Amino acid sequence: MEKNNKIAIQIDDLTVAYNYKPVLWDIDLAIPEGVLMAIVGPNGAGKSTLIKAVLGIIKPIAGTVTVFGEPYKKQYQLVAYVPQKGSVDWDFPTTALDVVLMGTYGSLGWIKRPGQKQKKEALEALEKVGMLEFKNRQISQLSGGQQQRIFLARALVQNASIYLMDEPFQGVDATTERAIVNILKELRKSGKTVVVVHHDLQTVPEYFDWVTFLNVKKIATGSVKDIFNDDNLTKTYGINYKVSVLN
Ligand SMILES: Nc1ncnc2c1ncn2[C@@H]1O[C@H](COP(=O)(O)OP(=O)(O)OP(=O)(O)O)[C@@H](O)[C@H]1O
Repeated sequence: MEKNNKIAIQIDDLTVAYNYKPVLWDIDLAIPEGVLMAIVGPNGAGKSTLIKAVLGIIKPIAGTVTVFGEPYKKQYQLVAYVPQKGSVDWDFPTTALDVVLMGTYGSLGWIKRPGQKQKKEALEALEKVGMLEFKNRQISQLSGGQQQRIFLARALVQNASIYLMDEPFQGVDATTERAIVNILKELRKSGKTVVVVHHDLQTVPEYFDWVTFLNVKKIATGSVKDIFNDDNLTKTYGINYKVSVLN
């Protein structure tokens, strides 16, 4: 639940287009600090694009994004990102441990290399996501779901304030899903803001306390309790949806 009135991410008048075709249209969105928020919407709704626009990976044609009141560029150390599974092509040899250690780079000074402290943190994060036994495995030789867990461990060692995750549950088994949910809830408990692109409408009320409905435009944003209803589902997905039949 919202713990204070601080806004972690503020998006104003954001419009993003690919090849002149708008995929996000005039989005205004304030994400309060401390929420565990799902972004839901149909395929192609612009969910990943919204996250990439916050991270500055995609340049909008209009609008602004601020992170705790400052441009992302000034605040990037506060933001950890877990990309969509399969979106990173590992064609160079790197172990799972190396990938997690990369998460500690932001906290190190110029040219400093990770030391014992960072290594300990990385091993702890690997243990948390159940991947310790794979620490010396080449990342390219892990399954998609295992790579996903490694990315999560890398985000954990970043010790960020805001976590942006693009479909972390995509294609993972039930045990991994449970492990990830527990980590998300732990992050929220420690006051972090967590934003997750999510497809499984059925689990929204159980996993999240905040939700944004998106379909090129922002349809609604707020607490799951208040706005996760038939009306917003129908507006977002364009067909007659009922919360009662999700289960
Ligand atoms: N690099 C790109 N070049 C051109 N069009 C793109 C590009 N990336 C995404 N798009 C288009 O932008 C729209 C939004 O894509 P985006 O990946 O943000 O949607 P999404 O809501 O995350 O979808 P999904 O649920 O299928 O992952 C889609 O119509 C997609 O085809």
